[in-house]
Parts: sequence; C-alpha cells; structure tokens
Amino acid sequence: MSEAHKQTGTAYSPCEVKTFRVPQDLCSPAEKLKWKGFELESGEKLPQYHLAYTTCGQLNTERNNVVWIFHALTANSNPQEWWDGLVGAGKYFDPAKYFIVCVNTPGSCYGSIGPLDMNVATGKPYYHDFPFFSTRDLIRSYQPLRRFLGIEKIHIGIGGSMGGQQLLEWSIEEPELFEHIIPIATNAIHSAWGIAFNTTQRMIIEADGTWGQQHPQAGIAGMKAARAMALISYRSYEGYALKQSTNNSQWQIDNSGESVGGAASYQRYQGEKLANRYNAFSYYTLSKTMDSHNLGRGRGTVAEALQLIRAKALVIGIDSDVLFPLSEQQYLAAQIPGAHFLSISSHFGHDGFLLEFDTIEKAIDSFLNDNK
Ligand SMILES: CC(=O)SCCNC(=O)CCNC(=O)[C@H](O)C(C)(C)COP(=O)(O)OP(=O)(O)OC[C@H]1O[C@@H](n2cnc3c(N)ncnc32)[C@H](O)[C@@H]1OP(=O)(O)O
Ligand SMILES: N[C@@H](CCO)C(=O)O
Repeated sequence: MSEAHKQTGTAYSPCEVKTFRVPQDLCSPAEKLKWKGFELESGEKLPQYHLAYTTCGQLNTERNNVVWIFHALTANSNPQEWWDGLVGAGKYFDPAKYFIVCVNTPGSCYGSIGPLDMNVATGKPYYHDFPFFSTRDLIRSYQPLRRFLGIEKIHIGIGGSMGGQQLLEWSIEEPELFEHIIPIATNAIHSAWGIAFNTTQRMIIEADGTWGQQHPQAGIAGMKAARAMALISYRSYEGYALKQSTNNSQWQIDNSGESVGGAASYQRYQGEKLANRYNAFSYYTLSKTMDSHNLGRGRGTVAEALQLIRAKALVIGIDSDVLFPLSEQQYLAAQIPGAHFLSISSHFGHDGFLLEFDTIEKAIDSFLNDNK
C-alpha cells in the first residue's frame, strides 16, 4: 500500500478526480524495478500510461467497504455525474459508507490515456494510431491502481454494458478479489449483432471525408450519425413511442418533407449532444474494445471461464434491451456458480441501466441482504 493511503481517516470525503501515472506512481520500489512497459494483448508495449480515476469516500480501517464501479462506452470516471440516482450523499452508494472507485477507460477522452494524447514515440497525438486495448487490457491496466489504493478486496463490483464486460473479465482474472459482482445488461462475449452495430458505426465514421485528417474534430459528422444510428439499439420501440411520437395534430413536415420535432429532431440532437463532449477517435477505438470482448479467449471455452468466478453474483438484464438481450444475462447466470438472475422491466431498452435507478437499487439491496 502506498504511504498516501496508509492514513485511513473517518471524515466524509467528497468525490475527487485524480490521475495515476505508470510507472511513476507504482506503489513499491520492487514494482517499479520490475516495470518493463505495459504489454497489450496485441503484443504492443506501452512505455507509460495514465488513468483518470475518481474516488468518493474513504477506505475504512478494515478495508472492506470498496465499491468499484465500471463505466460504459462514453461516460467518465465520476459516477455521481451519470449514475446520480445511485451514487452520492444520501444515495445507495453513499460515500459516507463506501469507498467508491471508478476509472476512466483508456481510449476515452475523459483523462485516461487516449487518442488525443501525445505519443511519446512520435511527439505527436496518436489519433488513428492509438493502441488497441481489449477489455482484458483495460482491467489489467487498472491492477496497479488497485494496489496503489491499498485495496485487497472489493466488496461490490458493479457495471453495465461495457462496464459489465470489464467487471466479468476482472472477476475471472482475479477470482478472489470481488466479494459481490453485479453485471448489468452485459454479456460474456460480444455478439455478432453487437459487432454488426459497432462495425456499422465505424463505417459511418470512415465515410466522413474528414476522418483521415489528424485533427481532434476529424470524423465528427460521421460520429454524430453513428451515434444516432446506435441510439436505436440503445433504446426501444416502446421508448420512442412513449417519448418521441408526434400525434396527428402536432405532426409537421418542412418543405423538404423532413419531420419537424419528435424522433427526427431527437436523433439529430443526440448526435450533436455527443459531438459536444466526445471525439470520433475515442468513439471508434472504444467500439473496437467492446467488439474484442470474449471471456473465453485463452481460457478454454466461455463457459469454463465463467465457472472460474468465485464472487457472489447478481446478473441483471432489461426486458426491452435489443442490444444485449436477456438471453445473454440468463446465460451468464446459468454459468457463474451460484449466480442469481433478475430481469428488469423498462421502456428504455439497453440504456435502462443508466436510467432505472429505483429498480436497480432495490435489486442490489435485496441481493446484498440475502448474501451477507
Ligand atoms: C462528462 C459527461 O458528461 S459523462 C456523463 C454523460 N454521459 C454518460 O454517462 C454516458 C451515458 N449516458 C447516456 O448515454 C445518456 O446520458 C442517458 C442514456 C443516461 C440519458 O440520455 P439523455 O440524452 O440524457 O436522455 P434522453 O434520451 O431522455 O434525451 C434528453 C435530451 O434530449 C432532448 N430531447 C428530447 N426530445 C427531443 C426532441 N424531440 N428533439 C430534440 N431534442 C430532444 C432533451 O431536451 C434533452 O436534452 P439535454 O440533454 O440537453 O437536456
Ligand atoms: N449510452 C451508453 C451506451 C452504451 O452502453 C453510453 O453512451 O455509454
């Protein structure tokens, strides 16, 4: 454990976003001495990398109050911003009780090593040459941070979608680390259907004439269209009908025949909304990370890999999720020893894991009480 984390105070500590640099911040001289670069599954070696991470609350003296939250495709390391119904003062994951940790995924644009960072080998930003991180590489990059934070056990690991993929990888890589895991709307291996959606998004970005440029805004129009297309897989027919229908009296078309308002403007707005906070390079590379997800790679079969999990597991699915359908979570629960399965009813489809706070909170609470 690092000197900085030997002091375990009891005072409430709000969320703080920090940067962990490897090898500079490796916690022991022995670890520093052993450092020969971070080897990715691809064989590429990074001489250094950094992670943006958020901690909320404090590690208690027994070191048994850790909640590690994994974010999905486009979020950042602060779950108070995107899981505000579950994380924060007075919420289920209250920093007064738990030491909450969340790391921004490498490849993202929210502080961890990403495509707009400088490549030390060239002195220029990586852009298209950003090294490919698999989901397994992501969790391996978090391991030195865990040691730095003095964490030997994680009481609860939780994450949805790509966050759940990382959680499952880590639960297999270090089976004794997690006491409880709650993978939500996720899978054991990324499906042909999911890869088809992600590949199509990349094709849309590639079709943007600016994509070949070495510029932070390259491919941004493509990314807007890709996001709008992907949103259809993140939501559901019912969700659109509920929120975006234009009834006959309100329905209008402009002179070119384009619908005004409703789903048409919603799709455009959502593309713009992402473009205001993200870049096409991160979106492109992280979609490939998601496609690489395969718990069985190098471990026999997917089923054999899942059977290595030792944590108590609650697997949650969302009944209207067309991207990660319930059959994927039913499979996880059938293979993880002793796992429980719960289907949540929601109109929000896959994105329900970011929106159905009350139901998710009740499910977590009852699971933890039953598994004390
Ligand atoms: C640094 C960061 O910001 S990271 C945190 C944010 N992002 C993440 O965590 C990533 C994961 N989150 C998400 O994917 C999304 O935020 C979700 C799924 C949680 C919710 O999606 P949202 O877009 O917020 O919700 P929703 O689909 O209801 O859309 C609401 C927005 O669309 C707008 N909107 C709704 N209908 C329409 C329409 N017909 N036409 C135009 N705009 C519309 C609303 O005004 C609202 O705009 P606002 O976000 O600027 O206030
Ligand atoms: N809305 C989610 C989609 C993938 O789970 C995100 O942007 O992270």
